[in-house]
Amino acid sequence: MTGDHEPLPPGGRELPALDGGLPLIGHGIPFFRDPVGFLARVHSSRGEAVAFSLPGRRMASFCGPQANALILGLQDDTEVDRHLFYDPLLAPLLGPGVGLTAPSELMKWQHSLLLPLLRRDALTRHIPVMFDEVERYVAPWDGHGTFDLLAVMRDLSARIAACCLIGPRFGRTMGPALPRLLGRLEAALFAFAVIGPRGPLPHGLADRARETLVHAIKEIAPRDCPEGSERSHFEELMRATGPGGSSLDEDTAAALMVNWLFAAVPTTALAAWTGVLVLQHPQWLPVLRAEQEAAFADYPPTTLSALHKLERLSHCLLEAERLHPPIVVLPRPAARDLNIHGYRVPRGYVVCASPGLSHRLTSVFRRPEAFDPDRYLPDRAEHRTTPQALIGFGGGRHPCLGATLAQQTIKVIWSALLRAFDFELADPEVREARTTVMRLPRRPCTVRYRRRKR
Ligand code: HEM
Repeated sequence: MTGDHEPLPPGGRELPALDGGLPLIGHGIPFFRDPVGFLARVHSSRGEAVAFSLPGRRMASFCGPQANALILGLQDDTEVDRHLFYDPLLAPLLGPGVGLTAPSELMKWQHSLLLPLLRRDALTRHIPVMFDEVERYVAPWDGHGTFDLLAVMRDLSARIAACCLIGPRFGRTMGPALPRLLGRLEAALFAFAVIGPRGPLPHGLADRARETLVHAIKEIAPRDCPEGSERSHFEELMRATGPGGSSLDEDTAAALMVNWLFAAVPTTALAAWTGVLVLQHPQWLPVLRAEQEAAFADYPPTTLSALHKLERLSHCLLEAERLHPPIVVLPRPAARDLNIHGYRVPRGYVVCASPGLSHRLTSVFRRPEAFDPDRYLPDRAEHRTTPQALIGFGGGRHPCLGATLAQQTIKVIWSALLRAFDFELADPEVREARTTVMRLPRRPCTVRYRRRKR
């Protein structure tokens, strides 16, 4: 539901409230320990709508595609005041007034500055850059050995995002420092989410990581021209004119780029889960390799159409998105009293849709707990039977702008790796980590590899 809709009339039934919360922290402990498990339990006992508390906020959680469509279709400013939720979390992390903490008009303009890097022509230019980054990364690997899957996916997705969104020189100069700094921002975000933005420790961590990134971007990015371009992405930002003829100063342009890098961080999780699921179901390996042989006349491929032919790999990726969506809840703080799906939600409550829960509904997906990439084949297409069924990249008014870039990154990473190596999980039982905002595989997630003979 992306179009405008009539303002929802106030009124409706009272939200069923979950009891048993603790003073100040409410239901924070079970929620942060296992958000999807918690939501599954409360919805199965309370029904499609339930109110509960987290530190500093009241949540109104809804379950099911119809409620998702209503929530994701809510209007900015009149129905949703995103500042209530994001400002305390993201302003101390990424700086105030950029991305989700900017006023609506400014945010839209800032998003529009990202779009040239995500269009078809840019995605085509990114293909050789992405393959090159993976090839360089694995070049020093021995004939056989082990690695931690999460560490490798962090490195590769951070490098690729840096090269595509900022410039190749920046990606290569930063090397392992970039995933480390982004990891610190992620850790600070988790601390802000759990204890609120008060503690001096997460503040210090976030400030130092952000300032290092801003400094590095200002140093490197202005002269970092992608191949075939006359100007760097940074220079393009500095030339852009915003609402009321305003323009960006260097610090704000660099802070915006840090925002983009941070927005791309969930790529790590989805790349890692795609690998875990495929390696847990090794019968898929010959299928994916045969598809790749057929799709790539030349290696590495240089066209989007060659990557589009990797349909079975896309289906494995969709299963990773469905079973392990990196972002657990899509929050929409109520700007006024709202009526959602027949329930009255008071102003200030954070209305949320949950990808993790929605993706496991038996009313939408057959045997939802099973890894079954065939569910996306045209004759089944379970994700298309109802709108907003698969929402790992959001939907409605604010779908993820970088979804195609992220999917392309993951396809390239796994195409390059599966072509060059045989892999095996050291322990096929992989659980989810509990101390991160995103849903990541728990470490260590050791993979044994062996170079393939060609
Ligand atoms: C696997 C990787 C990714 C996942 C799972 C993901 C997921 C999401 C989700 C769920 C949202 C919507 C949040 C909401 O409705 O509250 C979102 C928004 C957004 N994402 Fe992504 N994302 C990914 C990668 C990227 C990348 C690579 C970029 C590029 C910089 C990006 C840029 C954005 C932006 C700018 C928004 C805000 C859109 C808006 O507010 O209108 N994302 N993402």
